[in-house]
Amino acid sequence: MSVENLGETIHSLLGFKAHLTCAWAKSVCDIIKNLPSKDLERKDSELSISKIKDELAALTANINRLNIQRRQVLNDFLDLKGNIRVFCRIRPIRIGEHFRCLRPVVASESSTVILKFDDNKSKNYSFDKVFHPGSSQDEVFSDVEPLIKSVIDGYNACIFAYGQTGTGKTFTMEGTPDTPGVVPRAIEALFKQAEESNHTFLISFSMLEIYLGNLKDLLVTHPTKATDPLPPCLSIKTDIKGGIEIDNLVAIQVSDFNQALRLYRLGCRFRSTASTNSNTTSSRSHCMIRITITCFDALERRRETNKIWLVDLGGSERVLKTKAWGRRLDEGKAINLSLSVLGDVINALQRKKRHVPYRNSKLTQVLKDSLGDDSKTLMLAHISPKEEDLCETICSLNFATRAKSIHLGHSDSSETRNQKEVSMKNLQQKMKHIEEERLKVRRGIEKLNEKLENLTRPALRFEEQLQASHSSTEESLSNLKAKKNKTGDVIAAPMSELPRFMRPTFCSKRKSGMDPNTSEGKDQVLGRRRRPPSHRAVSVTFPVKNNSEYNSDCSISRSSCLAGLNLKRSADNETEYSQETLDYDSKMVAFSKQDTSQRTSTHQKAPFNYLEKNGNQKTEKINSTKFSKVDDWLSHKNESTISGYIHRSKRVLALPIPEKKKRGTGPSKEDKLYGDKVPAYEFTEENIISHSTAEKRCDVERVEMPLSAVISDKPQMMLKELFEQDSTFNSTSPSHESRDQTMTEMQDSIDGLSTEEGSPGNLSPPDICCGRLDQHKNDDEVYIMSTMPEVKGETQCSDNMLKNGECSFSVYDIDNSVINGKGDPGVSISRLELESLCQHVPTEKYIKDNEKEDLDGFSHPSALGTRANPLKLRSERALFMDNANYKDLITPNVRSQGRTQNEGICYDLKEKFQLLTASALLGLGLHDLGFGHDFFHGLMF
Ligand SMILES: Nc1ncnc2c1ncn2[C@@H]1O[C@H](COP(=O)(O)OP(=O)(O)OP(=O)(O)O)[C@@H](O)[C@H]1O
Repeated sequence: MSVENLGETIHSLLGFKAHLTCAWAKSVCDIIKNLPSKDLERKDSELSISKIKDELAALTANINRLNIQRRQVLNDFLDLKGNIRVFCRIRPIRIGEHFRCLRPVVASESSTVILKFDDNKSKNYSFDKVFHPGSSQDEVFSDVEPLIKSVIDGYNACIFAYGQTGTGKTFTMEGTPDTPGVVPRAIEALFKQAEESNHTFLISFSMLEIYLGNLKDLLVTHPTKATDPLPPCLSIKTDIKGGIEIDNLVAIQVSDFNQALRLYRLGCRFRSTASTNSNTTSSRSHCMIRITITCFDALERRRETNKIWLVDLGGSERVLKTKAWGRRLDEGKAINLSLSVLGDVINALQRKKRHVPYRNSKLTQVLKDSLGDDSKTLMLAHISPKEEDLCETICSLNFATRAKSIHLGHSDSSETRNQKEVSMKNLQQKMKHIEEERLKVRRGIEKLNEKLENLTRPALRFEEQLQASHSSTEESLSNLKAKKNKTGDVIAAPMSELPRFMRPTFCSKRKSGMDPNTSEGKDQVLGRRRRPPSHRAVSVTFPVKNNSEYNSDCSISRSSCLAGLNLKRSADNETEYSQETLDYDSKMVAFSKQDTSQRTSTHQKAPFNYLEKNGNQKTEKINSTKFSKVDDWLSHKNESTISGYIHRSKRVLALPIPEKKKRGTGPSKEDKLYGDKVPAYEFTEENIISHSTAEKRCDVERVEMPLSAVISDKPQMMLKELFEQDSTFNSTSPSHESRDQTMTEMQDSIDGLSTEEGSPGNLSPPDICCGRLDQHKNDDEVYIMSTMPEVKGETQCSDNMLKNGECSFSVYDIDNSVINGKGDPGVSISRLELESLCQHVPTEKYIKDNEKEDLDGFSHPSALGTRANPLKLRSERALFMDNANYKDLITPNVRSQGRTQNEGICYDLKEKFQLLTASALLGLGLHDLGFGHDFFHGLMF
């Protein structure tokens, strides 16, 4: 129907509607007649359209200019801050970790970690940001977000979580469904910012893990049976420009956040995790998520294609402390080794060395083009607040501090540093200004776009509406005519016969108290959440097995669950590839193909699908890039494997601290209260109790399994007994002959134990035997022996020998041939170190203090079930160095052995020896370990 026919229609309605008078109809007709002619109208609208288009072009140019400016300012800012930014997060104390036994050793301010060694002594470490144990995931991500902007600007980036096992790396990166971590938030922010940036992006998702030094694609199904085909091997390639590419790694194109999230969840299911003494759901690999971004039409971007790596590193662990053996030991060694190489790489970057040892591990090879150069790196160092983890904490803090000093120029004078701070503040101001301007321009563009849409579509819309109303009116009229009864009453037409816009909606029916599912409404209105019958939801419960069945590891491998393999097989192999299958329900939703296509079409309507929007060259270029479509991929996965949604939150054993700030709701109360400054977090009993109640509320059952109990602990027991026999050594002062005899006996016992039935054979847990063999007048001779079958060694030293630099140190390989002999410069225990060890002899003051603490019965390490605080020892000893005649102050008895087994030259040498043997065991050799030395020092305590 056209406008001209409106009068006629109104006349025809007159017979039915009394209130439509002739005069009214006439006036309407007059108005219509007086309307400007169509041509004029069109010309006018064309003019305004072109005007708006011009304005839009100007604004777009403006926003592009602002984008370039913002990128430059952000880049300058990050350059000043340092290309490697380091944040530190402190894990909250868990329920079950007794407050009294955990003296608060770590407290924090907004950018400082303070290690408290005792009431008077502490050490500060400063980072770009420190998150105290009460920090929420929101707070963490708000500081991570600027890096995502750099990714949109075309820079390669890498965010990695580093730290001791069980300190919350996975919690930070992955999070829980209620409190998502950095990975899901970063992906979401990436899509949001890409959408806002006015450019066309192509985003692809990949996920892999580095397990025992091998790359494993987490988006492909791995064989569970011998007959299953092997997935293609992943290999790392470097292109001519130095970019890293991984051959055969699946990259799936994602067009919105939800697709990426589903892939991420799928990948998480295949991660290798297992229960260890330190963490019941310990990641046994490095998990790496790669998001690649391609943008063909943004010249201001740094690169056409760039990427961001989101890495949840495996936890560094002290194999001696975790008492790992077999597969767990191998995993721990592989993780430690690659972390050590990462440290070396960071060290080399820091020192601006020509050669950066990227090639020494797969981890650093993969990250090569995202670490250093102009890439943006963010390290999230995680530490534990526990006193017993102090050494690992120091180790992690040292690692993080080294990383932080890259590009930061710690050698800068205070004047230069002040200048830098001023420049950073200026840049921040500038950035704020640019952001505000961008927002204004964006709003302007949105308004103009709306106007443009109204102008280009009005005629059409008007016509369409009239057409619709005309046909519906005609239809209604004819229906009404037909249904008019003899008395002239109008019978209500059935719903289905009314024009669509006149029919009640599902909501209006509900509001008016009608049953939305009755009569016609039933087939018209489908419940929004109702799934087509082709969907099926399966809920599977995997059995929880009794500890005893799982021996040391109590983890169920995916293969053992899914393929129904013998669950009683050796726990050694049971790295769990799907932790969610351990003892929780997994809800699985399988979508039919029909639904998949439906969902694909919905995604195509999503604003982020640029493939549809651009029908030009760009589309061809993008289409020619080969990526698997996410839905195809997931539907394939659903057919071939059991995929689904995972509730990792159920594995939260620590206390989730309630989010203080809801996302997107502006600054929290806490923010307002404290502004930029975060108050120092104290481990008060209240804090811990509130955590405990939070955990109870979460209804999370704490699963505590004494894993080590299942390891055949006989060898260790016996060694311990042997060890405790030092009292024999101490009291009886055996002669040289008897020493040899004892040695042989010890060796025999160890050899015998390692081949006993049920023991782990050759891979007995490493331990060091140490004893004072001879006591001369003023001189103790110390004997140390490793029980590691791969590396055996011995050392003899005495105060006099140390003084003269005569200490002998020998390490044997498995065939008893000497690897390093006396005076070999390759051995890490140098004369200098031995001398310093000599100075570490405890003072009388220290002994007295300890005795006093012993009497108090509380603060003595043995009373706490922990070993002596080494830093306290050290500092006391350092104090002592100032006193000249220390030999007069100490009794011969404490010199070698110390009061407890954790003191004295013997103990210090034992530590050194452990370092050496462990590094030899890890294949690092006995040569100068450089950064690795420090690294292992922390691990081996
Ligand atoms: N900030 C935190 N708030 C609440 N719970 C936490 C926090 N950090 C860690 N946890 C909890 O501590 C436990 C261990 O954390 P997680 O598994 O993330 O450690 P990890 O460093 O990844 O260990 P690994 O290196 O062995 O994999 C988990 O149960 C986790 O939920």
